[in-house]
Amino acid sequence: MESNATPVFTFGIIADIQYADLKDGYNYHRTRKRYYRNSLHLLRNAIRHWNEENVKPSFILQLGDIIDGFNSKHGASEEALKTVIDEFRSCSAQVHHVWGNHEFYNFSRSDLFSSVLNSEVKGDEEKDDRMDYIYAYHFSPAPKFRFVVLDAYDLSIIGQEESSEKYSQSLDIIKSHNPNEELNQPPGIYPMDERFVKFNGGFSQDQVDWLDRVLTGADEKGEKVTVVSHVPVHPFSTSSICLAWNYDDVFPLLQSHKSVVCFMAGHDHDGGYCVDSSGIHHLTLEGLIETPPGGDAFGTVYVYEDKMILKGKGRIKNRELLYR
Ligand SMILES: Nc1ncnc2c1ncn2[C@@H]1O[C@H](COP(=O)(O)OP(=O)(O)O)[C@@H](O)[C@H]1O
Repeated sequence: MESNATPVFTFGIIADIQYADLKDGYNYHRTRKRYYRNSLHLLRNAIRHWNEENVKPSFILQLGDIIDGFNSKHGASEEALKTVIDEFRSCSAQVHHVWGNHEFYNFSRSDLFSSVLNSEVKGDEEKDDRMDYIYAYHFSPAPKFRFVVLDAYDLSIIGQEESSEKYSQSLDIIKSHNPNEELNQPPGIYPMDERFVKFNGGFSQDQVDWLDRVLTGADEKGEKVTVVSHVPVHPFSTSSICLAWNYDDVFPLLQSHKSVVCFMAGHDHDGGYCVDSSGIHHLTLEGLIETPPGGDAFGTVYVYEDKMILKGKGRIKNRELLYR
């Protein structure tokens, strides 16, 4: 798998930092420990590593859940975000921030749009009113390569104002699959319905149509595209409880565009990986927050004309991602 050739460019990946100035805790089922303070130290290690690389990463993908929802309960959201962003400021590469469920536990959608977590790159495409208030954008770090950042809480009951049409639409979707009073408790009948919980979300038709148009443009230009979202969209790349509500609107669309080579997500702290039937790699990155002190959970991706090579640290495995 080693390649001595110079990559076209490289980039860093890291997921679910979930920093909080709190003592260690657990996930809901108390099966995994969460190291809220230590995640900042692990982030620092990752940034030091990226800054010392011979080939400096062109950018970092922060795959969402940058701070934990508990910050909100302690009135510490702004402070915690500042702490993590200050850490990122020592990184020589630009950071692209993806929005996850914990972003919405701490901030409203409009707060996020006017915050440092809005890393949207304005392209030269025509303005599309249907994409207002959807945090989705694309960028090209080098000729023939494109990255598309998706908003997985565009349809959700945590990422939309209660007074909005999308909130009502999202409530209808979740309630039609989940009969529980507590909507974070998954429905128990069909395993594939477990995804209809409040901490997941999905993609509106407007966003799916926009993605289709962006990928059509990429197909025409002969680009290689990596699509990024907090929430995974392939059932074999995650446990079903962490899948996007309408994953089945997205992954067939990705398969229908020859430009798409990879989909990257966070959310499922155990991570996951599969190559789908069309040859697209679906990588779900292990979460930093559940990585014990002394461990690591980040990676650097070396991008070549015919493949990407992921060099993982700690819990992140090395992988060769050949283009289809
Ligand atoms: N089975 C469940 N029943 C009820 N609430 C749950 C269940 N699983 C998770 N939750 C709640 O959903 C929210 C998100 O869950 P969590 O596992 O903390 O998500 P994340 O992995 O994104 O941190 C938390 O408030 C948690 O208490």
